[in-house]
Amino acid sequence: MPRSFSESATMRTLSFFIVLLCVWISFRMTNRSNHFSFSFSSSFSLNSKSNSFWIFQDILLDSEALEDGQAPARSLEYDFYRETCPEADKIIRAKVHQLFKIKASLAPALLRLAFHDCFIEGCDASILLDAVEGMDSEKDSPPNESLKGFDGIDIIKSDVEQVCPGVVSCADILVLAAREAVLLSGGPFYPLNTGRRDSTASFSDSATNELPSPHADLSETLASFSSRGFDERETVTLLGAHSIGVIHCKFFQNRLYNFGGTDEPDPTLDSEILEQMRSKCPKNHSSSSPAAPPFSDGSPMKAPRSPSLYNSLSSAVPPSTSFDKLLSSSPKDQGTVMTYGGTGADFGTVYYRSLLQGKGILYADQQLMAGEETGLWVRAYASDASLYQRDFALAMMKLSNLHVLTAPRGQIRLNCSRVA
Ligand code: HEM
Ligand SMILES: [Ca+2]
Repeated sequence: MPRSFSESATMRTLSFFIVLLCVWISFRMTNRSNHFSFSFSSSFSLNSKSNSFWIFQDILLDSEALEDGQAPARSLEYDFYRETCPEADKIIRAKVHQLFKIKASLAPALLRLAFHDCFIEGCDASILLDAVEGMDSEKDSPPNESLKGFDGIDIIKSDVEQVCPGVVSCADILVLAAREAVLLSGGPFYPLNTGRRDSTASFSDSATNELPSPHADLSETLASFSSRGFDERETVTLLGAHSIGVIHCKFFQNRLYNFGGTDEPDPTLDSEILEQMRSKCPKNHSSSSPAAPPFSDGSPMKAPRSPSLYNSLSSAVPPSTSFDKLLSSSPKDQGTVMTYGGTGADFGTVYYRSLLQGKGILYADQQLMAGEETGLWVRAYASDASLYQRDFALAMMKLSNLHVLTAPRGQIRLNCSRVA
C-alpha cells in the first residue's frame, strides 16, 4: 500500500534521528577515555559492567549540565593541554622525580591522596581545599588525618603556574603526579586523559562517612567500592596499593590486643606477624600517628637540611612550607608503623603473598581472603605479577576518571588549597 507523503517524511525524520543517535553514542564511546581505545594483549578484557558504568556516567554528566541551563559538560581529552600548556606533563613528571629523590615516601603519599580525592565526589581536587569560614575541609575529617603530599602538590602547582598561569587544574596535577608515583614505586604506567577541573567545595561530611574503614569487613568494603562502580576484582586490585607506604599502629592496634572486645588478638592473624606487630606497637603505645620534626630523616635519601636547598625546589614556595614536614618520617624513625615493603619488582605481589599467609596488616586487607571471588584474585595476583600490573593500570585509570568535573563546570584554582 503506498504511503502518504507525511508518513514517509515522518519515517525519514525518525531514521535520521536514529542514525544521529548512533553516531553520537559511538562518538562518546571513542571519545570517552582510553578505556575504549587502550587495549592490552593477553587474556584481559574489560567487562561490560565497567563500560556501561562510564557511558552512564557520561550521559548523567551531560543531562545534569543541560538541566542547569549550562552547555553540556565536555569529556576528558587526550593531551588536553597540548596547546595551552604543552610542558605541563613534563613539569609534573620532573618535579615528582625531584621530590621523590629527596623523600621516597612522597610516592605512597601521593597515591593515597589521589585515592582519597577521587573517592569523595570524584577527582576534583576537593581534598586539597583548606577550611574557610562556612566550609569545613576534607583534610580535617578523621579518615584524612594522616594524609600527606599536600605540599608536594603545591610545589608542583607553583612550578606549573610559572609556565602557564591559570591553565592546569589541581585535579589533573594530582592524578598525573599519582601516576608518576606509581611508576617510581615499580607499578605500571597507565594513560590518562586530562581536562579535569577543580571543585569549588570541600566535602568534609562525605569524607568522614564514605571513605572505607580499615576495620571494615569484606562486605562493607565491597559495598563501598561497588558504590563507585568497582567490582570485586577491581577492589582487590586497588587495595594492592597498600604494598607501598606505611600503616600506623592506631589502624590495627585493636587486632593485636583486644579484637572485637574479646581481650584476645584477631584469630586470623598469623602468630609470627602478631609478634612482629606487637613489638612495633606495644599495648600502651600512644595511638596517635606521630609527626616527625621538620627535616628529620632516617631514610637513605637525603633530606634538605637548609632553607636554601629547600627553596631551590621551587622559588614560588615560601621557605616556611614544610613539604609536609618531609612527609612525616621514615618507618625506621618511628617504630610505630608497619609496611608490606612492596616497592620495585615486588609492587603488588608482596601484598597479596602476605594476605595468603595471614599477614595482612589492616583487618580490611586480610578480609580480602574471606570471600570466594576476592580470595581467587588475591591468589592470582600473588603468583602473576604481570597480570597484577595490567589490572592495576586499568583500575587506576578508572579511579582517576571517577566523576570528573569538566568545563563549563568547576574552575582552575591558582592555589590548590583555595577556591579561585
Ligand atoms: C578498604 C579500602 C582502604 C582502606 C580501609 C585503607 C586504609 C588505609 C590506612 C588506614 C592507611 C594507613 C594510613 C596511615 O597510617 O597514615 C592506608 C595507607 C595507604 N593507602 Fe589505603 N586504604 C584503602 C584503600 C586504598 C586504595 C584503593 C589506595 C590507592 C589506590 C590506597 C592507598 C594507600 C597508600 C599508598 C597508603 C600508604 C600511605 C603512605 O605511606 O603515606 N588505599 N590506607
Ligand atoms: Ca574529590
